[in-house]
Amino acid sequence: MSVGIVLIWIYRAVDIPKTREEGRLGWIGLLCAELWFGLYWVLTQSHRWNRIYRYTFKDRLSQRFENNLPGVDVFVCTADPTIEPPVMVINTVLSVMAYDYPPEKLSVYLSDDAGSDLTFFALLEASKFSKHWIPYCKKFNVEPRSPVAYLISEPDPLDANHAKELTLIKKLYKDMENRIESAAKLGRISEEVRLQHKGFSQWNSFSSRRDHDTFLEILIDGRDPDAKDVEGRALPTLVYLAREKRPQHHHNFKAGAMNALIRLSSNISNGQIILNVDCDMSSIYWNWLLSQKRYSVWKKVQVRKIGLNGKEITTRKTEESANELEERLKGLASCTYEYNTQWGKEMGLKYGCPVEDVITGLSIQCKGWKSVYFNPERKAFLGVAPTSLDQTLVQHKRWSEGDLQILLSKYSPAWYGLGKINPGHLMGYCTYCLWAPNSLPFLYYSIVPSLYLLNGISLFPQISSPWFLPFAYVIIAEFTCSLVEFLWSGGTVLGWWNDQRIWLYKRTSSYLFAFVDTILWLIGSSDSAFVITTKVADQDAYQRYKQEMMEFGTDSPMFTILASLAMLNLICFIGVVKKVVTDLGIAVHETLALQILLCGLLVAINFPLYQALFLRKDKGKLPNSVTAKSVFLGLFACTCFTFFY
Ligand SMILES: O=c1ccn([C@@H]2O[C@H](COP(=O)(O)OP(=O)(O)O[C@H]3O[C@H](CO)[C@@H](O)[C@H](O)[C@H]3O)[C@@H](O)[C@H]2O)c(=O)[nH]1
Ligand SMILES: [Mn+2]
Repeated sequence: MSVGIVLIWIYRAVDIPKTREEGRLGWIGLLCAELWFGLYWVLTQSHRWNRIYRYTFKDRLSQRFENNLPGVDVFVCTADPTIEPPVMVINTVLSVMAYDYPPEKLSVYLSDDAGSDLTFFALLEASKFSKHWIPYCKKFNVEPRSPVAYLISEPDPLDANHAKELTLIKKLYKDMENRIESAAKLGRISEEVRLQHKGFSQWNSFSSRRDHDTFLEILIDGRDPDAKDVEGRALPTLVYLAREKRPQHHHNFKAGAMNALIRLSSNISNGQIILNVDCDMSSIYWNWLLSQKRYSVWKKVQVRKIGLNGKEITTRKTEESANELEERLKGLASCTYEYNTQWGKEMGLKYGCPVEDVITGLSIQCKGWKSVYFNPERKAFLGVAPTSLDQTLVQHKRWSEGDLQILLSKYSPAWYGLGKINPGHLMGYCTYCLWAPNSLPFLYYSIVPSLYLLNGISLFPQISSPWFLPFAYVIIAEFTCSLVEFLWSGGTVLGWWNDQRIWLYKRTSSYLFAFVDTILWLIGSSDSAFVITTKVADQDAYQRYKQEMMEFGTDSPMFTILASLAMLNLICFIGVVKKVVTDLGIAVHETLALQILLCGLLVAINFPLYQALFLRKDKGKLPNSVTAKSVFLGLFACTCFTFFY
């Protein structure tokens, strides 16, 4: 492969058209793009080096540690009850509460960045339901432990007794779900419900989700001798927190929420290990501390260790009640607590970057912590991935933007990481950090060669030339390699082909916007935000998703770009096909073969876009405004190019 790449470079460098010769500019651009692709390819090779597979030996671990298990604090984050429905959130909470782990060593914290009484109500309901759910899980060794995932799987009862309990659990779950959903429909918590729990009175001072006091409620206090499940066994501690928010104070998104939780939990349960899950990551299988999404577990352990100075942990006195404790701790989650401290810088999770997990992870790896990749056959966690293109593109914009910011920041793998983490690791980081700039050569490659087709100018070697070979080799090798890897990890050919689509769409829209926004951020005229991904889709859209139809539906700038590029390639392709068929015949496809292939491939990849632009009638199609804009822009670009070149 590397030989092929170098040969392409040589061909490009040696054969540059002379000044005033046709296609000189286009050629030089391609040289730059191919240099970039080649170097980027070298970086990506780091993902394939030194592969290590890890296995756990649960029996040995439990023999060694059974009586000496560390305390575990699980942090669940949520931020918006409309796009992260409370029922989903409490399913995540219940799934971690039901871990097969000594309850007195397990505590679950829910951070609610929306400060929503609806989410609080749902958690209150969950705390009651857990008294049935946890013993049920343990008795019948239930898996998955998220109630909704378990009930949807329509489990077969083992015997008559199980059947009875299953019916009861189902009923209790449905009733709880109904109560939460009717409250959500009503849009507020009824007076009757408010009177059920003193915690609701905290909302009397609530003005908006960006302006409220700290709401803190220990719903289940592990120390309380009365906190027992229906079989009389202890329950894990369960805490609700909505940190204080004021419009004039930046809340630092999820990183801010996590840091408040780190401080609070240190004073409540102070578990040695912190596990962080998003509100949509139902835990389906708990493999004794070693199951993790990304590197959550070890990452947060480290945070606790380097995060707190002794002053911030005070031990709870035996006689201190949950109420007194709550009042004492509220200050730790106030807006001003972190002023003039190292929180968000050298303490806890880092602020100012939309991928707080990556920047924090990298910086502590540089301090000598080792990460472990563990990917068991049975997944430890499953999260909700976006089901519409729009949402996918937004999520990837946040990630690629955050990663590029890291590359340009003080914590850049390129200089901060140099010599601190091993070179393969560093290169791996760089592949992600370069996602956003990667968009430029891709855009170039998907625009310029196609436009040159219109004028019949060749930018690639002819089929009969020996230089054709390295191109053919690199193209075939790259595609085969990615297909084989895709199939090997359990995918299908169609899946791979669709993956290539999304791969291109992300590069030409998300990454481009991320790149532009990062430049704006650099010159100080934009602030990067954390746009939360929607975890619900409407019924129609979900049906289309199931039928494997791509979901557009809105008029977004990213769609306009994608549609215009698709139009441009379609026009160029039609133009050149006309040429091949009519006047020039054989000569054209001899000299322009690779270019036609590239353009044809782009047209094939863009097929769902043409359908969405012209053929579809459902709500998931591209709106007419996008159709108009893209047809205009496509035609405009092609006409300008043919006339002025
Ligand atoms: O102001 C905020 C914004 C988000 N969140 C929570 O952060 C989590 C992740 O948000 P989501 O919109 O689901 O983003 P994803 O892209 O799916 O999340 C991935 O990427 C994020 C960084 O961009 C990481 O924080 C996540 O752990 C990782 O799963 C969710 O539980 C949110 O509720 C907050 O608590 N406060
Ligand atoms: Mn998510």
